[in-house]
Amino acid sequence: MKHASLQAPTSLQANDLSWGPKGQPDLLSNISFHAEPGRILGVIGPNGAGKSTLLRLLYRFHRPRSGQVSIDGQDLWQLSPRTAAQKIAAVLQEQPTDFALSVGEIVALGRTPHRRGFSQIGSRDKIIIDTALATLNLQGFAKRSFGTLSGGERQRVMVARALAQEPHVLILDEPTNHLDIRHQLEVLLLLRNLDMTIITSLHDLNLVGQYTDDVLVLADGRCLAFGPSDQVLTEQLVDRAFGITSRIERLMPSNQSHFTFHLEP
Ligand SMILES: Nc1ncnc2c1ncn2[C@@H]1O[C@H](COP(=O)(O)OP(=O)(O)OP(=O)(O)O)[C@@H](O)[C@H]1O
Repeated sequence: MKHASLQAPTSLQANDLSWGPKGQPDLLSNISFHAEPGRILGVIGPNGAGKSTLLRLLYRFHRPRSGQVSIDGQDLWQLSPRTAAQKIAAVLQEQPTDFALSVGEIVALGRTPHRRGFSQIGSRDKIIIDTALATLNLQGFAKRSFGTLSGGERQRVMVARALAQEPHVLILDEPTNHLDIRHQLEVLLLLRNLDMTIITSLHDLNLVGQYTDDVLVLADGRCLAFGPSDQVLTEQLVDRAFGITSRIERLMPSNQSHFTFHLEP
């Protein structure tokens, strides 16, 4: 069952995006794709392919050098920063450095775009924060200072903060980093059950096959493929993107397809 969301699922469209640091050549060129309401889009590709850079364009950290990101047909850069923050939340690889804040205070930061000026946290905010903590099994951590948590616990706090933001679109950069296999599966299952548009970079191609609906494959700052994961994730495509030899095997009794990977001698 999907977790209920007050937000209408939203589509995100990227049209012919290019970006590079000021005065330098493009690091990303001519990237186009769409993320559909309620679906999970996986962004994959080798180290340095441009995954994090692309995500930075989607949560309005970088402004495209050319092309456009639009949300339900509206250019992301035509929205006020506050409106954009009400629509899009991001869970990043870099975590806050304010280690003295408590877990509850960090999750409460997710409410910032919805609050007026310096208004206090209201009763609805409190319910949303508590629900986000409970969803990530963090109730017992609310008073702990962030700096005392393990890497995996911190990662879950950052997902809880993003959920407290009640975004329409959730962007995650390697959300399973630092997580043991149980917590990886829990976070991916949670994403699967959220009624939001989700765009996430992931390295584990078997998890990509299992948990995403669509996939965008990047290599060297360009789009190699985009489409439904079960059609795009072929041996040929994976071999080309990562410079390896892969094999798809069918697991029994689950009948799931599973990649194995090899380096040619
Ligand atoms: N602001 C910047 N200035 C210069 N180079 C940059 C900048 N941002 C990213 N790069 C370079 O762009 C390339 C793509 O980086 P990016 O972090 O997007 O890759 P990635 O696919 O997320 O890699 P990984 O899987 O290793 O996390 C890298 O070579 C990186 O060094």
